[in-house]
Amino acid sequence: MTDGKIKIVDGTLMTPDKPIIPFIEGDGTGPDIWRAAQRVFDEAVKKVYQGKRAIQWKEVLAGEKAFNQTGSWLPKETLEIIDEYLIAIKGPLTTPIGGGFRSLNVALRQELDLYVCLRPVRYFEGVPSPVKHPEKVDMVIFRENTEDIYAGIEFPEGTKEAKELVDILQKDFGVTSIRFPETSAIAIKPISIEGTQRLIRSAIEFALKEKRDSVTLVHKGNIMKYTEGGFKNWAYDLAEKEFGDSVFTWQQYDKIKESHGEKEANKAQADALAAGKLLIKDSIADIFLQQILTRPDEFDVVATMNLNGDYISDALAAQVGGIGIAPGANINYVTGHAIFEATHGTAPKYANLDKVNPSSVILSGCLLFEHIGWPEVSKAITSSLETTIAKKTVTYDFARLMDGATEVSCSGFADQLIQNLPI
Ligand SMILES: NC(=O)C1=CN([C@@H]2O[C@H](COP(=O)(O)OP(=O)(O)OC[C@H]3O[C@@H](n4cnc5c(N)ncnc54)[C@H](OP(=O)(O)O)[C@@H]3O)[C@@H](O)[C@H]2O)C=CC1
Ligand SMILES: O=C(O)CCC(=O)C(=O)O
Ligand SMILES: [Mg+2]
Repeated sequence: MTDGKIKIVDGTLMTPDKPIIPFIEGDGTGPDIWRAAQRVFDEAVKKVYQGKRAIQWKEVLAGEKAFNQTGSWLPKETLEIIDEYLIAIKGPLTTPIGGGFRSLNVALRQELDLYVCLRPVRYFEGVPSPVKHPEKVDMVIFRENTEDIYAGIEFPEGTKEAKELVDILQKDFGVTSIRFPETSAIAIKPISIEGTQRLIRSAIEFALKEKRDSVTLVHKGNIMKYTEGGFKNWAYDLAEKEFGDSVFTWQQYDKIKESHGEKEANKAQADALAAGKLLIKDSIADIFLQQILTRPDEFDVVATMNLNGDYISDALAAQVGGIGIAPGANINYVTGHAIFEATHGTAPKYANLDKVNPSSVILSGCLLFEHIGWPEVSKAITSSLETTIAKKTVTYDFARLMDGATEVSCSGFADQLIQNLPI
């Protein structure tokens, strides 16, 4: 392969030695963290492969920089290039609140049908955390990334669309529970069987491959019975139908309990787990948010819908030291397209101050390197991050909570990471 394009052949990514990888710098603190990250990536690749391999970075535009240069917030060319080169990495992009253009981050996920938002959450020794046992957190979030409230079907209060929808709901569907029909804005939440099942398939395949203990389906199906409740039911059905020999589900547990009693159900579950089967269980979202704090070691892979996944990502990131160290990836496992990005946003108050922690985008790069079959690079960077944190040389977010820390800038932290790369 000489054209620098990463390709997907029979479901396997083929990476040339000098792949072209598009990047979006991002808004706000995006340029600071991207500059720092790019240097760390290049030095790590050079050190690991001794010049045999290198990334050819290709800038593509989105957000403010794109608007200033082209008049478009998300130029068509950006989507076409990412489509062509399959794998990209991005900094955060600003989304206005309460009006203005829709989220560009969400648009990229939807346009390229990146249906999995993968967000691993693990603890790095020495990182300051608000909980007593952050080391017990080792979860991987599979957040559905293309539907739910994020589909953007929403109409402002007072518009013709909102009025007509309220009319249809009241007159045609007999809805009487819209408390203030004259002044309601209206949103619609689509959750589908296909959208649910392709997410769950990916989560279970990942859990089996990585020998994880369980997949927890997080939903609010007691209240949203047919959307979030549907998600839970379709997920269990898929697990049993496609992974029957390798999993035991709480849906099976309930059926055994109903027909043979609780003792038999407990025995069936214990036998299945002793045989190394993957447990598929579920949790209602509110109690889940309590239990990830009180008993985090009971959760492993977490599969959920778009909005829950958004909330859960930031909540779990806080437990292991915050959003400065929270990586992510948006992936379509079928087409091979993937965009790697931090969980956090643009942190605008710190823009151009060379201050924030670049670890989230750097660890997103580690996910990228693993994804393209260069795990050695990911290991080298992760090891350097561990060493650097152990030396207490950290950015402001960790330094303010750490005794005896040396605070460094965003670029200074990248210097430290480069210096601490293993030989
Ligand atoms: N995928 C994406 O591109 C995302 C984009 N956004 C967008 O970003 C904008 C700002 O969103 P906002 O809600 O303020 O959330 P942000 O994640 O941008 O920032 C919130 C706070 O998190 C902390 N933080 C964020 N990034 C870092 C970092 N790299 N290092 C250390 N601390 C960090 C800072 O905390 P402190 O003040 O304590 O120092 C910051 O003030 C919005 O337009 C939003 O839509 C939001 C999320 C994801
Ligand atoms: O698109 C945005 O501005 C916010 C997205 C977000 O919060 C996320 O993906 O976690
Ligand atoms: Mg978010």
